[in-house]
Amino acid sequence: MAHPILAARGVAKLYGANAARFVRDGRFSGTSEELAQAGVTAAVRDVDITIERGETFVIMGLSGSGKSTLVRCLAALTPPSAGEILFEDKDLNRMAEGDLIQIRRHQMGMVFQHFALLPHLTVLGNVAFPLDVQGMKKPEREAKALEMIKLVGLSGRESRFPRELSGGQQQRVGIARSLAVGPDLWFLDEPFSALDPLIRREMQDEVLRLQDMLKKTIVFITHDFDEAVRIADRIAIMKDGRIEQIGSAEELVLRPATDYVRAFTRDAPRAKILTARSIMSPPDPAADYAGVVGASARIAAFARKIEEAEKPFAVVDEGEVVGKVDRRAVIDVLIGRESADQAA
Ligand SMILES: Nc1ncnc2c1ncn2[C@@H]1O[C@H](COP(=O)(O)OP(=O)(O)OP(=O)(O)O)[C@@H](O)[C@H]1O
Repeated sequence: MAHPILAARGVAKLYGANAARFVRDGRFSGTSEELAQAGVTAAVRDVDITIERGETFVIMGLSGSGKSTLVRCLAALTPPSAGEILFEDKDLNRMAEGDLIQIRRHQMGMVFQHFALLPHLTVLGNVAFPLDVQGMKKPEREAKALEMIKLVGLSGRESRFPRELSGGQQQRVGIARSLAVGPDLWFLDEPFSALDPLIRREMQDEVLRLQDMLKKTIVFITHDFDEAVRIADRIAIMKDGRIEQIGSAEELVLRPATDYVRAFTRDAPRAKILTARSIMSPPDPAADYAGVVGASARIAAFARKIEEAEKPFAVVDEGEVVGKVDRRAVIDVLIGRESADQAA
């Protein structure tokens, strides 16, 4: 069986004057208000997740729900109060400090919203910086840094200083810097929230492109469901330090595990999330179809041609007709009308 690259088992992180006593007694239950009255903030609790190699795992939740704290625990920047973080099956908090530093320097990369480029270093200097920390020789680290600068589309700007770059370009430098060490695991904590929508979309494309090329495992925090839908394989939704549900965007929208997830995904862009398979009805052997769509095609990709056709389309999976979709089913999704199945 494949080994996950990263797993959290029963992870909790408590803050406050009485946190140590609550951790000792294993008291992680209670509402946030009850805990606050007892002088405890449960930033993260009862978290069990398994992140597979090569996947893009997105963490979502409202402000204060614990996303950053969880990612800091996963990246071994903050020790959890309880539970284990397993990196390639090894508990990060039980290993020798030197081993942990090696993993953080060589196998993990991080990009934060405030990515803190070093103002007195050029683009080249900033990107080469973590390699310098690793002890790499100058010609070697500059060659590597130039390669990363090219990768993020900043060739020609190597000798500029951060203040001479736009916000989007600075963010690209942050990305190049975090990729320079060739991390297996790449953590991005709301990396694009300070950027305007157009640049943000460009940067999302950039992450998708890099992911496709470099096959990193990505843990990505965002507030934005559209962003999550674009990049995620799976999404975890957090509330009050706990994970409410983990699933693909489609699973969360179609089968929300809690009222909270239902409310959280209510305004999600359904046409970009749901596939033909999720809205099809049984095939009709006698039907005269106007065309075919793939079972895993997103509705947004084929809505127009179905809307314009008089007859239904056949839904095909591996060459077989597995259902049909008609104009009505597509319009239901586009206008947010629940079908009988989904309302049930
Ligand atoms: N060092 C700390 N000391 C005390 N409380 C903390 C600390 N770090 C985080 N918290 C608390 O833990 C909770 C979760 O915070 P966290 O920053 O993880 O949330 P978040 O979901 O990332 O929020 P945001 O989206 O606003 O960044 C909050 O109530 C926060 O005030």
